Amino acid sequence: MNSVLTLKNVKKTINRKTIINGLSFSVHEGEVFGFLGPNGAGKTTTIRMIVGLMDISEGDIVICGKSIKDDFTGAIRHIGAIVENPEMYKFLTGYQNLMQYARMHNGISKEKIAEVVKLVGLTDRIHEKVKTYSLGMRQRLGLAQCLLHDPKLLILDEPTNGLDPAGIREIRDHLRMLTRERGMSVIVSSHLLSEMELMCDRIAIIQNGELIDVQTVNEFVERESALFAFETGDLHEQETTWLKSEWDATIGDAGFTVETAREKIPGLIKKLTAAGVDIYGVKTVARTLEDRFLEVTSK
Ligand SMILES: Nc1ncnc2c1ncn2[C@@H]1O[C@H](COP(=O)(O)OP(=O)(O)OP(=O)(O)O)[C@@H](O)[C@H]1O
Repeated sequence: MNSVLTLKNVKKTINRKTIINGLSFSVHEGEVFGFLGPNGAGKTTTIRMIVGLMDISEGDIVICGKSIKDDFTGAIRHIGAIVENPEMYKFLTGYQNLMQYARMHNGISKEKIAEVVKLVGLTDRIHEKVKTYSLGMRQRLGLAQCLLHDPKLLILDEPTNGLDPAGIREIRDHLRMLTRERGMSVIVSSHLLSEMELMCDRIAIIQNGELIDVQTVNEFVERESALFAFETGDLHEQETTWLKSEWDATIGDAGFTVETAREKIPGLIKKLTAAGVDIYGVKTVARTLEDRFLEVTSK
């Protein structure tokens, strides 16, 4: 699989404090790559280094085969990024904003502008002033702007920030389309885990400036064992103690939950029944990315 971006043992030290400590990972062609981590983990710092807004202290970042150390311009030209809120002139129309940007960057034709406007679905409103746009439309205009120079890699920090559910879905569909139909790669950072679960192919979790996991979303959520919720009648102290010590169960008001392999469930049911416990139901509890994220980062 072709990599569009590779971080090689990247370190960042500010005032002798290590902010990023030996980060290495690759982003493949045509994938949406999610960047997750608790507050202060180092996501923004990493993104700022990738887009060239901040120097790296050690290591290297390679974009489409070009090292940002050896060929900064050659590497950076493959990137389109919205890192902070996209800067737009509110009293100009969407189109005038794009023209303004095109004038500052050589080689962007009117045809190209029309193409990206269509791509982000703004054709009907592009000649209206940006101040009349909804937040979702402004985000899409920002997206159009960073698509003007045909980047291979899009980097979006909190792209759905402040959007309503319809706006979030709109951005998500656009990103998916760009990766599937155009082979573009996208890095997104967000705190909205349910959103990341729907949007991303792979996810990296960072904490304290270090990479703690990179996996596909499916790998993250699926594991060999699953969580089972038992609905039972009253549990006596003897069973409660046994469930906690032998099964690491969590006891609740209406029963208990246990994380184990599916094959072990019939044996557990037999033992509980033999001990006189009434079982009204057993169901598997779906694990979300949020469950996994909290599990991984709280270790
Ligand atoms: N210019 C700076 N000088 C000193 N410390 C900094 C600087 N920039 C970032 N940091 C520190 O680096 C750490 C990582 O910050 P960063 O903003 O990259 O985290 P983040 O994962 O993006 O967090 P959040 O989710 O809250 O946006 C934090 O502890 C932050 O205080």
